[in-house]
Amino acid sequence: MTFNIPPVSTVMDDLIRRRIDSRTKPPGALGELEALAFTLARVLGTPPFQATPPEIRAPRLLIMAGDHGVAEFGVSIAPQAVTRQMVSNFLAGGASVNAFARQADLPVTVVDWGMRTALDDERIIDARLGAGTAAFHQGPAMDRNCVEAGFEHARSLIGRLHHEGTNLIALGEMGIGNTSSASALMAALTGHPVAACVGRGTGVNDIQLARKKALITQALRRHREALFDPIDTLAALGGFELVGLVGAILAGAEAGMAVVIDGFMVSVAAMYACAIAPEAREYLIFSHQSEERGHALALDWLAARPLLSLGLRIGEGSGAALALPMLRSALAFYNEMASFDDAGVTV
Ligand SMILES: Cc1cc2ncn([C@H]3O[C@H](COP(=O)(O)O)[C@@H](O)[C@H]3O)c2cc1C
Ligand SMILES: O=C(O)c1cccnc1
Repeated sequence: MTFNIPPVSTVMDDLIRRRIDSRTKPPGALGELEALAFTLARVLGTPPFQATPPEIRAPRLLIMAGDHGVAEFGVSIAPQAVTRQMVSNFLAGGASVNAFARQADLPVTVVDWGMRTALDDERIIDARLGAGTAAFHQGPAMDRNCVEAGFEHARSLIGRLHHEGTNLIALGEMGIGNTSSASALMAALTGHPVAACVGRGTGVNDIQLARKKALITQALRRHREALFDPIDTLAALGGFELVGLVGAILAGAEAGMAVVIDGFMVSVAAMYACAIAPEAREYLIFSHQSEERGHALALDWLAARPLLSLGLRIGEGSGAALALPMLRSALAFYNEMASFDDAGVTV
C-alpha cells in the first residue's frame, strides 16, 4: 500500500516567520522554541491564517507493543514476558510514561502489534500481526504481508483519531529486545558499522553486548539480498511494533498531524518512514536524544535537532510526553505574545 503524504504547505512560511520575528523579543531570542513554533504553526495552522491560531487538539500518546524472537538469545536484561507485564503497568498507570503523560495531560493508548501472548483487556487496541516475531538471525522476523497489514492497521487507527479531532500524536514503544531490531534496521538503512548502531538498551553487560552485535551482524549477512528495499528490510529485521510505528508515522503525516518522535526505536521507525515517503519528514518533532548509542547518528541521518537531552534510556514514549508541555509553550508564545506594534515597544 502507498501513503499519499501531502508535502507540508510552505505558503504561510513568510507570514509565520514574520509573526515570530515581530513578537516583543530580540530576534531569535527564543532559540529552539522559535523553530518549534515554526514547525507547529506550519503543520497545525489552518486557514484563514492568523484568524485561527494554531493549536494542539486532542493529542494522544500511542504506545506500540510487540515481542521479539531475538530476545530469547540473551540480548536484553529482561525476559520477553516483561513486555506484557509492562503493558499491564501502562494500563494501571504505573510506568514512567504514565507519570509524565499525566503531567502533560496527554491520554495514553496501548496498541498490541504482536506480543507473545495477548492481554485480555478491552482498553488495548488489537492490531496483532502475530505472536512475537521470529529470531531475525535464524530467518526473517516476519513476512512481507505482515508489514503491509501493519500499515493498513496503522492507517485505520490514525484515521479514527483524526476523525475524533486529534491533530498531534506522540509515539512510544514497549518490546523487550527491540533495541536489537532497531539497531539492525538502522545499520541496514544507513550502512553505518554495526558497532556504531548498537548500544546497551536496558543496560546489558559487555558479554551480552558482544552477543547482540554478533547476532545483528549474522542477521545482516543472512538477509543481505532483502536489504535493498525498506519494506523487505522491515520484514527481515523488524518488530511488529516497529512496523506499527512506521505505519503510524506515515499515516499521521498523511492526515496532516504533527508526530512527536520519542527515543531510539521511534527514531529508527521515523528513518524508515522517511525512506518510504520523504514528505513525512516535515511533520515530525523530535522530543529528545536518548542515551542509546546509535541515537545521535540516527538523528543526524534525519537532520533532526532534538528538544531535550536528559540521558534517558527508557523508551515507552517517556521523552515524547516530557516534551509536550514545551510544544504547548512554543504555541503559547506564538499565539499570545504581543507584537512590537501592539505593545508600543520600539527597538
Ligand atoms: C522494566 C522495563 C521497563 C521498560 N520500559 C521501557 N523499556 C525499554 O526497554 C526495551 C528495549 O531494551 P532491550 O532491547 O535491551 O530489551 C524496550 O521495551 C524499551 O521500551 C523497558 C525495559 C524494562 C526491562
Ligand atoms: O532510546 C530509547 O528510547 C531507549 C533506549 C534504551 C532502552 N529503551 C529505549
